[in-house]
Amino acid sequence: MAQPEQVAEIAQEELPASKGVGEAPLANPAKPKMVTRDVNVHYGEKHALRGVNLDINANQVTALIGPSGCGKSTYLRCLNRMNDVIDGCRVTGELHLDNEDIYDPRLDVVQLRARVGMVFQKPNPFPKSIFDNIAYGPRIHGIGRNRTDVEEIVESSLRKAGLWEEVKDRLDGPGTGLSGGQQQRLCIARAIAVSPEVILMDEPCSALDPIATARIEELIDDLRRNFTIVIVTHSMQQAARVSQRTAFFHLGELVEEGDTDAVFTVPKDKRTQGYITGRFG
Ligand SMILES: Nc1ncnc2c1ncn2[C@@H]1O[C@H](COP(=O)(O)OP(=O)(O)OP(=O)(O)O)[C@@H](O)[C@H]1O
Repeated sequence: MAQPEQVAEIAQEELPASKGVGEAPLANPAKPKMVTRDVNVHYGEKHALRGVNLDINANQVTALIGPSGCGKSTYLRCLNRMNDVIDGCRVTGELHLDNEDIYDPRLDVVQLRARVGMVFQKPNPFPKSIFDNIAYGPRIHGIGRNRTDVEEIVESSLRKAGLWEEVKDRLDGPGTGLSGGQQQRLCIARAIAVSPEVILMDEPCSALDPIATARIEELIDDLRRNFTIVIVTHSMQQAARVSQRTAFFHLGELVEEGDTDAVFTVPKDKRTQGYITGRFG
């Protein structure tokens, strides 16, 4: 939870102007990549998410914010059916990825999770070499016909994750031998290696120091050229820095969503205002 003085900083800090103006123009930034309607989640008797309607725009970063236990991670996990693996968890509603119903029983969940990848709070490299951490996904998905193809995927994924220069001479070394920030970039490279369309990030910087956090935030901004990103964060500064859209959850409801600068400067709902000004959380 951000402290009130940090919130004051946000209010004073000029929010980033429209991002993504670089050499490569973005694809239509407001096109929804995922559309979710009337999403309800129960864990047994517990009604954890209530009637959530939210669009996730293509090539944008959407930040999910709100006090602990409000349902951010639960919503995030709906987007690639990670809740399926939780006993007693029931998801209802409509969740579409490019007009395709991701809860269609005929859908291949393994393929869905390749299209909608995930990066967790704590970096979790496999106990394998750096090379094999990245090559694992392409191999099990049958991407890359031979060793050269796989080597190319490994290099390009590490480059996109901003890690290539740091590890190119130690690809056979263990992934777990990297620093925390490097491990998280390795996990991002691992997610990228199977060419996902959407990347879900659940508090990806919470285990990192400020320098490693800044690198991941820069990386997130770069990645949105090629991917659609949804990030859960407890840091309102981080939401303000990295996202174009922000969704505020409270007690299982989506209270408000909109352009990040609007949500932080002129929130429509008193609960959002209370949260971003540090009155509760
Ligand atoms: N596996 C589970 N079984 C039972 N209840 C759960 C489970 N996971 C989450 N919940 C409950 O669902 C609600 C939403 O939890 P969730 O983890 O989605 O919130 P959150 O906003 O991500 O919280 P935090 O910011 O603390 O991570 C909470 O009341 C939580 O206790």
